[in-house]
Amino acid sequence: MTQDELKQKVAQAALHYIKDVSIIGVGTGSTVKHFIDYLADFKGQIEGAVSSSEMSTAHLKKVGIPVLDLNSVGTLDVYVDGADEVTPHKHMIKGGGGALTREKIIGAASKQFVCIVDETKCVDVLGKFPLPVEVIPMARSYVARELVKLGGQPVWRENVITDNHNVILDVHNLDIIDPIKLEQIINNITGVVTVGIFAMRPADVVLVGKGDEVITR
Ligand SMILES: O=C[C@H](O)[C@H](O)[C@H](O)COP(=O)(O)O
Repeated sequence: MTQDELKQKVAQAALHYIKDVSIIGVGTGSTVKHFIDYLADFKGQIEGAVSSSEMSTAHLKKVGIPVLDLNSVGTLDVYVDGADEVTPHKHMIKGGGGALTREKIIGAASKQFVCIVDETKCVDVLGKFPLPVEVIPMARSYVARELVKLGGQPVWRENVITDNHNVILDVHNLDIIDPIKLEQIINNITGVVTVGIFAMRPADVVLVGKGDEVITR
């Protein structure tokens, strides 16, 4: 199977977790894109979805799924999203597509976080994938200097503005031995909106597309 076929397969497996759920949290990315395509079959049967990005919102609307405001729906039963890296502890790096802030908000507001990945995303230690950090534009240089003090090499993702009108620094060369601690430390730098470590609120279920099967962790 190609990597994209694996993504499609895990996206389909995630449908198991939305049985009897009326409002679904929907992430962002090429894996979730397949999930949204499958969600189209539930049109009319579900109330709608809460979306983590303008990109997913556009896709959801295109397939006929109403997009709802998180402020009016309260706690979500389930949130389905991809990841750039995931560990056996279900800690993740996310934000390769720049949607990390809204993703973290929806993850925090959901009872169950279902992470869907192909096997290339599974790692023992986070940090090979450059860590995305969403930053208020005027704080970019200051935050970059603070990230260097932590041992990282931040690279400004030029020409990218997030859905929240901020910028992204991708931090290379970080060995993320204690993800919870580093998540807290980077979150505490003034000017940081969100760091792409998802460890304080890890996934609850990880579906991994491997070979021609889906493994549940
Ligand atoms: O900002 C993007 C998200 O965190 C994605 O969930 C992540 O980058 C994985 O995307 P993909 O499924 O395209 O690999």
